[in-house]
Amino acid sequence: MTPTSTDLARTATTVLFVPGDRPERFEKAAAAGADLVIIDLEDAVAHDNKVAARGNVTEWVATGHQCAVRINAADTGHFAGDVDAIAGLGATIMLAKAESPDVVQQVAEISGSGVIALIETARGILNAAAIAAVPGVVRLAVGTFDLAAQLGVDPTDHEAMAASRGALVLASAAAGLVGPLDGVTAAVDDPDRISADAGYARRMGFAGKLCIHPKQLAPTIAAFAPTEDEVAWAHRILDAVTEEEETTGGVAVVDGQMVDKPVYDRAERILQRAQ
Ligand SMILES: CC(C)(COP(=O)(O)OP(=O)(O)OC[C@H]1O[C@@H](n2cnc3c(N)ncnc32)[C@H](O)[C@@H]1OP(=O)(O)O)[C@@H](O)C(=O)NCCC(=O)NCCSC(=O)C[C@H](O)C(=O)O
Ligand SMILES: [Mg+2]
Repeated sequence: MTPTSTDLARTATTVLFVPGDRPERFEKAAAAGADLVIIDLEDAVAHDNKVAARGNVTEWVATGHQCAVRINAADTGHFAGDVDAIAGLGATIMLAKAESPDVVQQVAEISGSGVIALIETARGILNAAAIAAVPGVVRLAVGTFDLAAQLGVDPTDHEAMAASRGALVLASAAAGLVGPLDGVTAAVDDPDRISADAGYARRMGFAGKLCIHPKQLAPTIAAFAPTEDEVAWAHRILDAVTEEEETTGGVAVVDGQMVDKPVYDRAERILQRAQ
């Protein structure tokens, strides 16, 4: 069965944005190899093009394409029109500047295809656990540019953004969601920068990244894939723990290190990701 945009949003590692007023780029975005494409109606679309962009999305989804759509924030004049145009189309909604669990719940109820909560304000970070727990929220994502602007820090400064990133990782895990999506890297032509950013996000507990250019996909995929050493370690753990030990619990020693249930679970997750 073809996965829906909701299925893709739950598990995507690579998510590629394309502006809603560039319909000639939608096909390129769909063919670029991202797990999920998000058509943007928010900051990448000029004010005068907002209504036309909604029409482009409607047409694209009506021709059977799976995608998500980023809609404008709840406190903007575009929000109600975006919700009316997109809800019920079968596209997952990404809500920009998600910060109120009540608003997220309203959007989730109307959407019918799940919501990605894009958290990019201080209030959103503080409410992240409640937002992640809203039924219909399928994923959290961080908008590092808006958040850094509000906090008065550099969005590329990992240290300055660490507490906010950590809050989203914890909120996602507590709600049983897959790890959140990290924010965009502005450099379109710098694979080393993308690798470094995506590798950092992965180590922080993120399970994917928002991308803005097809060139960013390959280094992102590589950075999120488990390394050969990790895969080999995971196989050694699974091989060493017998079926009986797996069901009855208990402890083994591999490579001189204690292995118990959480270690086994981590090894299993690494092998799942490797697939
Ligand atoms: C960033 C861009 C404006 C760069 O565009 P451009 O200079 O035209 O790129 P290239 O000349 O390198 O394009 C080469 C070819 O690749 C295609 N292309 C480029 N980008 C895309 C794309 N996103 N999807 C599909 N195809 C794409 C071009 O068509 C060229 O093809 P060809 O002609 O056949 O050679 C541009 O990449 C872009 O607009 N990116 C998306 C920007 C966007 O949507 N931003 C919103 C998200 S940002 C965000 O979330 C921040 C967050 O809110 C926060 O606060 O942190
Ligand atoms: Mg933003």
